[in-house]
Amino acid sequence: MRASQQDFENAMNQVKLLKQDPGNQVKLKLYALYKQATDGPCNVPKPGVFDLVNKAKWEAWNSLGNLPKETARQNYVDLVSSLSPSSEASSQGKRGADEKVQESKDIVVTSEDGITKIMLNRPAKKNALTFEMYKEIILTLKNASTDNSAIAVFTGAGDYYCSGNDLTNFTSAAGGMEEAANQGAVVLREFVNSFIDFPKPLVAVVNGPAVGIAVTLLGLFDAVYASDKATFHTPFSHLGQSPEACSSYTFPKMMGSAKATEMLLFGKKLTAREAWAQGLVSEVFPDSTFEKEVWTRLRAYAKLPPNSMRISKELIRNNEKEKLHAVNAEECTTLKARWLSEECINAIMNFVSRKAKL
Ligand SMILES: CCCC/C=C/CC(=O)SCCNC(=O)CCNC(=O)[C@H](O)C(C)(C)COP(=O)(O)OP(=O)(O)OC[C@H]1O[C@@H](n2cnc3c(N)ncnc32)[C@H](O)[C@@H]1OP(=O)(O)O
Repeated sequence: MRASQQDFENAMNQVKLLKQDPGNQVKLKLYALYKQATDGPCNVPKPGVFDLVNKAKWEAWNSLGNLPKETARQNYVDLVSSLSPSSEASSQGKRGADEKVQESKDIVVTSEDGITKIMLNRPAKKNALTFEMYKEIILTLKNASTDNSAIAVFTGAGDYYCSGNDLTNFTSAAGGMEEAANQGAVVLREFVNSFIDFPKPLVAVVNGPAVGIAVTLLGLFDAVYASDKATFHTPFSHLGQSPEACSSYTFPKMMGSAKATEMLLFGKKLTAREAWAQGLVSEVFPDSTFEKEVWTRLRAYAKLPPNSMRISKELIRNNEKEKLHAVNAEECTTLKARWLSEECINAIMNFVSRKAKL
């Protein structure tokens, strides 16, 4: 839900009442978001090199680039609420550098060495994504876009990276399939938007097999590192479904339509090396050294100048953003109808009753 003007004004008043100084970095962030929310993108000349305070403020504001006013307003409200005493006591906790943050039992978020690490933590269910997990990830990405970290990294606990959408999302909804399909389309659209709009480098550390939306989303990541044990599988037709997470656009663009068709229509499962050959994976590592090599590298990347990385990502992503949002909207509308189709309902019932396994 977007923050209203009233929420924004309440947040401004809350800042004045803060008992603890939030520190210079947070104050700069608040200033930048306030300016962006009220005046839009930075439009004043850069102060001189000796005007240190105003130069720091200008740089913070300027680093927000073309962030829309409404998003800046929302981020301001979120940031203030993360500083208020009530939310300090909440499960989300306060964000900052080198802090550990326990998000929930199924999504573990830590912030360390300039990296926000988002670990899917439902290993007994192969990290399948519940409705609650989608919502938590949306919030986590929103927070990570304004915290002190330089990059954000997704990975999975246990032997799987993620087995995709939890198929029981559709069978356990109180209002039945129709209600689940409506809810699913809204959540999915917002979920994918939060990846399209994420402003910092986003990296996937694919520790094991990935299925469905866990694979398609990779087309929206900036780098994908995979263990040689990982596989990549999108069994949409087997499930009577259709592609999501902008993969109907990113996959043909990345690997050509013939290879994209094998994955998205025929459900061909790729090994990590095949996925690398198709451009879906940046690099494959032997499983025995995967974690050590990848995290060493990521810690080094997280030390690079963060503003430079954001600006470079913005240049790359801005060419595509409008298109990606349009594709996402269309895919969600299509999927909503698919979820109510006989083909899909039969496939999900088969999975749930274990008559067939993919
Ligand atoms: C609202 C937004 C919607 C966005 C839409 C996205 C589309 C997709 O993501 S489509 C892809 C959906 N995923 C699947 O079709 C995978 C289904 N799972 C399997 O095929 C298999 O479980 C597996 C190949 C992933 C693993 O097989 P394995 O034999 O090694 O282990 P299992 O005994 O099957 O699994 C252990 C445990 O985990 C449960 N589980 C695994 N994946 C899912 C899932 N996607 N949804 C729900 N539950 C899942 C599985 O049922 C087992 O549970 P029990 O131990 O309780 O039986």
